[in-house]
Amino acid sequence: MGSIAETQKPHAICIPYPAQGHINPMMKLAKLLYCRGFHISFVNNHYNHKRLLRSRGPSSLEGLPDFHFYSIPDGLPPSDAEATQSIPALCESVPKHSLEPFCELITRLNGSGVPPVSCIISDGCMSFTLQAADRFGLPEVLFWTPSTCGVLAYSRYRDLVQKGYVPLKDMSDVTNGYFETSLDWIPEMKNIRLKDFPSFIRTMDINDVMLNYLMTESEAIPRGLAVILNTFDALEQDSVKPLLAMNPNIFTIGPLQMMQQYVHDDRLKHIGSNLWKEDVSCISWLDTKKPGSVVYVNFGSITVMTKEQLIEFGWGLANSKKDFLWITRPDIVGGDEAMMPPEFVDETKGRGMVTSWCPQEEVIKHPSIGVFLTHNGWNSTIESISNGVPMICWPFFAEQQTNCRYCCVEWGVGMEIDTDVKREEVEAQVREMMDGEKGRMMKTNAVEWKKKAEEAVAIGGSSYLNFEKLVSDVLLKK
Ligand SMILES: O=c1ccn([C@@H]2O[C@H](COP(=O)(O)OP(=O)(O)O[C@H]3O[C@H](CO)[C@@H](O)[C@H](O)[C@H]3O)[C@@H](O)[C@H]2O)c(=O)[nH]1
Repeated sequence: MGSIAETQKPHAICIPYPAQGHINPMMKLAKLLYCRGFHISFVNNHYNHKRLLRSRGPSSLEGLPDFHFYSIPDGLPPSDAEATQSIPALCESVPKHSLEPFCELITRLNGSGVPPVSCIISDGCMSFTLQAADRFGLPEVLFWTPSTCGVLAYSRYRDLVQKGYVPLKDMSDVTNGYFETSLDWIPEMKNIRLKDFPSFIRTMDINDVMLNYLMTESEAIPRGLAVILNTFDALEQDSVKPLLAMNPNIFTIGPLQMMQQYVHDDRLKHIGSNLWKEDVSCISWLDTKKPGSVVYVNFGSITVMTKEQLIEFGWGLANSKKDFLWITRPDIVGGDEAMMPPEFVDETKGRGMVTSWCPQEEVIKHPSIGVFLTHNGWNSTIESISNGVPMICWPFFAEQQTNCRYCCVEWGVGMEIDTDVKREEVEAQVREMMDGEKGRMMKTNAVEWKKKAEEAVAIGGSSYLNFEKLVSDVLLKK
């Protein structure tokens, strides 16, 4: 039983969508709330809970007296695999199978001597949790972890269907020029083309799971008491504005990794969220490299590619003659071995390091990094922008296409590589980014954005103030 002071603490139950790119930012938010006096219950699915124990060690989820981990089922068959679960399978299963266990957990917590749950912080893509909020009479805040431009694009999915753009008549529409169509009826997304919309419009099936999932989830935005976004106003104000019509309580509190400067409790340091074991030796390898000399290549936790694409990337890097750190997740070529031939290993000896997972935030802020070859997941994108690192963009799925568009056209920090990647293009873009005039411009822009991000998170900055407001006006409001 806790002391009176402890049982009177506010208690936030944080539930991320069960994938790496969602767990990481939710963890950062949970740590910030903890430092503002909240008791935290962090809820993973069983699968990721077990993966965290394996990647970070058996004591890694012991938490702290006021920071506890729990896990609930997701309805998928149990598995000990070391791979991201199927996203469509999760989207079908989680809303059906996680609601009751989530409610049971809240009931259990409320009777366990810790402070009663006082608010739900749920991933925006898990709107089924709003039913739990209704049942318990709790305030719920939705945290959308993708970019704001991406969320805005999702919120226009219904219009795309109603206007007949989606579903596609033929899959060749993706490549036959049709996807270049500009949509002039979305003034807040200047010159946006069909190809820049999140990938789930690439379907001929009106019942497509992902299309419908994101359409429905984005339509739940008005139902949250408030919406949190991991971005900063200077970067995405134009995308925030139209969303305010859906929910007037939007709080831009990013970049969350920069907001971690306000996480003062050292005991939180051992609480991490990486599902794969990090190879930390890459940091000492980077220490041996000159400033701005290394190409960092990482496609996040979900991207898969063909063996041919992997080989094109590999030879493009080799032929650029630049140093590179290349992270190839074990499952990146969908079960096939992510191995480059021995000639590649010989050719890049001493200047290329290939490993399966790294502490990305440490890598990206390392002075040796010159450019990031990325899939444009939002965490990677905002981590890159926050560190003044320009990007070579190879979007894979979800809102990565939208992020790529904004990086290349709106923010001036990226160059895109064709989906059908060729080694010559990789080589040319790496050289341009590292040595060319365009690369220098992008670097300058990225450094400007970094400064603006620093301003946003500084005391009195927009993200700092929004976080304070979120806590006082929403989460602690009686
Ligand atoms: O070797 C690695 C690779 C990644 N990371 C971290 O893992 C996260 C990856 O997130 P992200 O870059 O957003 O990629 P995904 O895992 O693909 O993210 C999913 O979730 C994001 C946020 O919702 C969306 O923007 C993406 O489109 C979606 O694919 C980041 O925090 C990285 O720092 C590491 O620490 N080490």
